Amino acid sequence: MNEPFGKLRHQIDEVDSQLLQLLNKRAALSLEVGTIKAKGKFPILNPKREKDLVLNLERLNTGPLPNEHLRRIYREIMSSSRRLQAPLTVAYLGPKGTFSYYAGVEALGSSLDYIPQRDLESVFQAVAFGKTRLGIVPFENSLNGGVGQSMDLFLRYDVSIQAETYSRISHCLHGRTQDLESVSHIFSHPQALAQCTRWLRNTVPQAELVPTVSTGAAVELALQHPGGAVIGHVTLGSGATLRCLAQDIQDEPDNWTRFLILTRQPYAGEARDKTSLLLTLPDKPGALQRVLTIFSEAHINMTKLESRPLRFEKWKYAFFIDVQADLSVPDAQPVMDRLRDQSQSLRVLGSYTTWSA
Ligand SMILES: O=C(O)C(=O)C[C@]1(C(=O)O)C=C[C@@H](O)C=C1
Repeated sequence: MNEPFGKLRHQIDEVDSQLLQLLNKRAALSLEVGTIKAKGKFPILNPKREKDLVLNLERLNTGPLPNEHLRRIYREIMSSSRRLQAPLTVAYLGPKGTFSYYAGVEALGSSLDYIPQRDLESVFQAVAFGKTRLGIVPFENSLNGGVGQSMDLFLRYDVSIQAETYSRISHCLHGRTQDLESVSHIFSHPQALAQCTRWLRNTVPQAELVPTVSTGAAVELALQHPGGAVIGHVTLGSGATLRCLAQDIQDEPDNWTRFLILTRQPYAGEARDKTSLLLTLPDKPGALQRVLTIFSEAHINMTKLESRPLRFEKWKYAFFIDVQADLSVPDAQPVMDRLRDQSQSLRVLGSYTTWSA
């Protein structure tokens, strides 16, 4: 029976035992790095180093292993490596199975401790008050724009961005009913409702749309209503006796969310891909234009500009600006000085690494 495979399986066993030895050799080296990090109070997670390491392996890779598989394998190797160095906790908008949860696992691997929070504010609090080392929050969506709640929380909590990661979002409608016609109420986070507006209006026009603070709250409410349904990740209903009534219901198939990985303290190190700034400007003609001129004169590309109301002062705004430059390095000091001169207040939310999707 085994004859056609016998020799090949023997060779695979040989390779696996070599891989095992090498993985343990790597783990031992990582433990040594961990000891140095603990002494020097360096952060365990170094997204820049991880990104460079994987890009280098992709360049060396001659196949037949596809780079996509290589990336996934290394995500788990690195996740285990960090876990060996120290326990690493990540706060996310729960419950398990939300898009935030999967974005965390896609970026950071499965060897971390993911701690669900009941709302986005609790994620910011967990990081700001040191209850967890990391947090992951949605920041903007390719269909629906900025996540206002996350932006407002940056105004209130002192946290720093350590990395950004992009996750593809495919929404499913999970319900208690047998069919779509019997759905009477759809409970969902407002972001998910907004990303599925057209489908909801055309397919379940009879259903009342009820925004909730989180997908967890939506599931609880859906379970209390005979015609209740909830929008979420394909796996969401599995533990909650809800069945998937329709898949991929977002208005455009190519739906992506940008998530930010937060830490308490900024970490200045090697050059990063991007910087996020939060500024308020004097109420004078041309104030914003002067800031934009600083970037254009320094040949710095701006990838986002969005304003949010300053809640404690009406008709005043905070500007969120993302640029493709590391403004934490000494070379960027002149740009930072000019920005400070032109702003009423200026906060660097982080200079950080982009993890590819
Ligand atoms: O180089 C480091 O700083 C390490 O801790 C090692 C290592 C790795 O396993 O390669 C682990 C965690 C860091 O996020 C980056 C890389």
